[in-house]
Order: sequence, then C-alpha cells, then structure tokens
Amino acid sequence: MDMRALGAGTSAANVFDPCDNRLLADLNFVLRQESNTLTIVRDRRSHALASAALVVLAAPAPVPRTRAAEANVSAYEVNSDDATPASRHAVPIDPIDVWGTRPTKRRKTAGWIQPGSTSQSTATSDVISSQVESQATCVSQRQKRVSDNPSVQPSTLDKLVSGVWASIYGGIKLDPVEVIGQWQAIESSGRPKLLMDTASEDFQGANVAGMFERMSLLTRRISQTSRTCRSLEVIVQAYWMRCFDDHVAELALATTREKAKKRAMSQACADFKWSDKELRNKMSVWRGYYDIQQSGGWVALVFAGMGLYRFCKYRVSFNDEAFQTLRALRHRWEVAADTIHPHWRQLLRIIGGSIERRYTGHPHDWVVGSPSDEAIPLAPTYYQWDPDFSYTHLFESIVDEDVWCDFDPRTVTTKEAQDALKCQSCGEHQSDESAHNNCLCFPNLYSSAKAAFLPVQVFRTPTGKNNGLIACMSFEPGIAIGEFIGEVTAGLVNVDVMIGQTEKATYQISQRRQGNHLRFVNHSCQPNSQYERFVWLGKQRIVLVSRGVEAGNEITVDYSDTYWRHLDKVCLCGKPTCRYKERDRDLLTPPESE
Ligand SMILES: C[S@@+](CC[C@H](N)C(=O)[O-])C[C@H]1O[C@@H](n2cnc3c(N)ncnc32)[C@H](O)[C@@H]1O
Repeated sequence: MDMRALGAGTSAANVFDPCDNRLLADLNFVLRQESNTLTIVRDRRSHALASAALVVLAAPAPVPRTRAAEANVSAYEVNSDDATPASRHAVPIDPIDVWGTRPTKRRKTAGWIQPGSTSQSTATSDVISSQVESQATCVSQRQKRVSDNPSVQPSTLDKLVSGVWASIYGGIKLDPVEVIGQWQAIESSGRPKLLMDTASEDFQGANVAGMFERMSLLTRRISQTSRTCRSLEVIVQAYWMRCFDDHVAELALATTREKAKKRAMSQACADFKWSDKELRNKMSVWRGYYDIQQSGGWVALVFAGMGLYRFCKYRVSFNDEAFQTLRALRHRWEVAADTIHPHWRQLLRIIGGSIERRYTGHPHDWVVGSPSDEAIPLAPTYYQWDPDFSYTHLFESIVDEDVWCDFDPRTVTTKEAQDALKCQSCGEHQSDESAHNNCLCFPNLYSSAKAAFLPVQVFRTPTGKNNGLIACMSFEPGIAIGEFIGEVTAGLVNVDVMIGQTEKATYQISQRRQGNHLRFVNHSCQPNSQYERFVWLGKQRIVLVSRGVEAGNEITVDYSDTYWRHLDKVCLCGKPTCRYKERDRDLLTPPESE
C-alpha cells in the first residue's frame, strides 16, 4: 500500500528539538484563559462531536458518483508492498473517540494570533510607535490584561522575538519603491500617489463611504511607507556602528585605542551636529541594533517591531542567552521572510548588502531544524519512502471531478435559500466581502482580513516522526490553525484521509500530493488542537482549532483510538499519559522463541 506521501516513516533523526530547547522555551508565554475578554459565539460542542476524523481507511468510502474511484483502489493495491506500517489495518475512527470526552473551548469573535505578549506595554517610544500600525490587519487589537504575576510577564526579548514574527506574518509590505513613489507624487502634484490616482477618476464626487475607503488605503500605504523607512533607518544605524568600529581600528594603528575612539567620536559629533552625550546615547542603542544583526541577521533587525528600541535602550535581556536565542531563530525567520516577503532584502541595497534570497518558493517548501542548520527542502525528507515525492500547496480545496462530476460533496443543504449564507454557529451573515460579512467565527480563515499565511512552520522532529508543524506564535484557545485543505475525493483506501460527512454525502479529503500545512500535524495523546466542522458559505469545512498552543511548540492533534487500534506502529508522542505505551511495549518486544 502506498503511504509514502502522508505516512512518514519513523527513522530516528537526532536533531534539535524546538519543543525541548531551553532557549526556545523562553519564548513560550504563559497562556491564560482570560474569560473577561472572551466573547462566546456559541458552544459548538454538538458540531465538534460530529466532526471529521483523520483515518486510515479499511474500505472505500461510500457514495462515489462515478466508477473512477475504483480505479484509485486498484492503483493503491498495486503499491501495497511499499507500505509503511502506519497505513495497515485501517479502520475509520469514530469521531466521538476524538472529541467526545473533552470540553469544547470558547471561541473569540475577533483577533487571532497573539504576538506572545501577555501584558500591555505602558511606556512606548514615540520613535517606534508607528511600526505596529501596519500589522493591524492580522494581529489582534484586543486589550490585554496585565498579569497579576510579574514572573509571567514577557521579557523585552520575548517582545522583540514575537515582534519579528508578527511583522513577518502580519501583512506588512516592505517596499522601497513604494516610498519613492509616494514622495515623488507629492513633489510633483502636492498629493500622495494614491489620492492623485483616484483624483483622475471621480475623486471629487466621492461619497463619505468612498472617501473613507480611499483614506483607509492611503493611511495604510503611508503606514507601510513609514515602516519601510524605519527598517532602512535601523539598517543604516547598525551598519554605521560597524563602520565606526572599523574606523577606530584603523586609527588605532597609529595611536592608542582610547585616543582613536575619541577622535572618531568627535568626528561623528561634527557630522551629526550632536553633543558628545547625545551621540553616546544614540550609539548605545545603535550598538544594540548591530549586535542583533550579528546574531539574528538582518532579518531580525528589518522585521523587529516596537520591541527593538526597548530591547536596545533598556538592555534588560541583553545577555549571551538572548543572542543565542536570536541565532537559533535566524534561519526560521529567513525562511518565513524570504518566502512571504520576497523583496525584503532589497532594503539592504542601501548599505550595498547582498540581496540574494536564501529561500524561494512557498514557506512550507522548507523544513526548519537545528539552530546552526539552514532549513532543508521539503521533498527530500520523503525520498526514502517516495523518490518522486512532490507537494503542491493549495489555498483552497479542489474537488475531484472524476469522482464527483460537478457536485461539491461539502455542500450543506438548507431549508431556506438565505440560510445558506447564515453562520450555523453564530447566526450571523457570511460574505467574502468585508462590508457584508458579520461572521467572525474564524476571522483568520474566513473574512476579508484572512491571513495569507499562518505563523506555523514545518520542522524536523527529533523523535522519529519525520516532520511536524511548529507554532511560531501562540494560538489562543479557540483560534483556527487552518482549514484541512486538499483534494475532495472518495474511494481511496490504505492512505490517510480526512473524512467529511454531510446529509447528502460522505467524502474524503486527501493531502497526499497537494494540500496545506495541516498535512504535517502529528498525533499526540495530549494534543493542543482539535478538528471541528464549520460551514462557510454553504460548504462544510474541517478546521483545526487551537486548545492553547504556545509559541515554539509543536502543534498536535489526537488521531483517535480507532486510527491507532490496528496499527503496528509505535506512538512517539512522548507524553507521560500516552495511551499506547503498554501496547507499544508489546510491539517493540520480540516474541519469545519456544
Ligand atoms: C499526517 S502525517 C503527519 C506528518 C508526518 N510526520 C510527516 O513527516 O509527513 C501522519 C504520519 O505521521 C507519523 N506520525 C504522526 N504522529 C505520530 C506519533 N505520535 N507517533 C509516531 N508517528 C507519528 C506517522 O507516520 C503517520 O502516518
């Protein structure tokens, strides 16, 4: 049987464990369920009970519409000898095994990813206050409660690190061309480019709503521009420190180091027209920028948000451990930044730096690993099971027309036509258009502010599970980690598939060769997420919902007893409460010879 795509093997890989690593553990923030800030949409336990299940099938799923599914069966049977153990003895699971005994978490109505901070910073520098504005589309604007326990307050390092992730995943656009375009337009017409462009249409006659829309766009654009300028500023300031050091070193060839430094300082005071004290103050912050660049790379500096200035100014967390943390995150940040913001390195042109991207393609084409290692390409991590392995990343599921013709089996039938657009969970109207959508059940997945990429990465597990999915930022309980996306089909056997069921049809979602990041989620007997069924615009979706995932932790789900029941594979979840410990002991013990 062919499990080469989904069922990864269990070859041990002795690599860095982001979950166990002490440095990264520092990045984890204590998650508290702040019930006073939660708004319950509805207790959806009843939906969860009927949710979909990740299964290995023993028999073809029912109701394929054509005979094409039978062809699939044959194809899988042909390959049956190549199977990894995980796909044997397949039985569909009873979803109640998965969710029946656990409380359903409450869902917030707004906000999703948490920058990791549990407290609201009270003193914020004016210099950097504008940096966060452009993150507003994706990062929660909810008020955070200050913790009663100061020991759980995030450190300035925590804030710096989460700020970098928030910037990378928060939808900012760092584009120097944009800066130039705006100011050239102001110079030539007295108006920013955006207003100038709209003026050529019907700007003069715009109504209040139209004006609001345009000003929102302009404000967003200017905030982005200002954010880009801020990145350029810290790049040149950090680089200036390097040039200063080089200059002092050169001068010191002819005199003492002390005198050389003094001379370089007075030269700089004259250039900047600052007093010695002023310059020293600035230099202590710029030195911090330089140190961050040296350990975390330019990516840390360019994407650092508000936390950067505080980190360097107050130096509370300024120690070797902090710099080791930044070193450990450097490749992970570069994977995310290079793939999500392909042009960010252009900013380095200002100091003549290299603009060559290290990582191309989709963020999940790369598997991150140990701190000293660069990320490795995804495909080779499956070659031992499938030398031709490839994976296509989808944003939307595709329906297998050979099986379903032009019918989408996820379609949910409703009595009234207008009910199709009413959320079955919150009762609000759903629409892909922001002006008409009132359903905020999973705003990061289904709204106009939906995220292009969620803050998760594929990582190399050290415990023999091959790859897994790691959270770059914390996901509060009830927040979606993604929709299970893949090929909507039926009739597959002996491969891992998600089973979905509506009144009309039972279907499978296969992530064998195409799908999204949920394909990399491993099983745990103590999981931090669960699958739930949700209907968006009349179509059933299977959503992975957080039960409280902390930054730097592996995202796991319970595959259920039925999944494991007939599997001759050892559960490597490593939890003290692992349900399969006893069974696995038997599996690992060779039978006594008579
Ligand atoms: C949906 S895939 C998860 C991602 C997979 N680890 C990979 O590298 O592609 C499911 C497969 O992962 C492996 N796996 C997941 N959780 C596991 C666990 N707790 N113990 C052992 N293997 C596990 C099994 O090989 C299983 O068939």
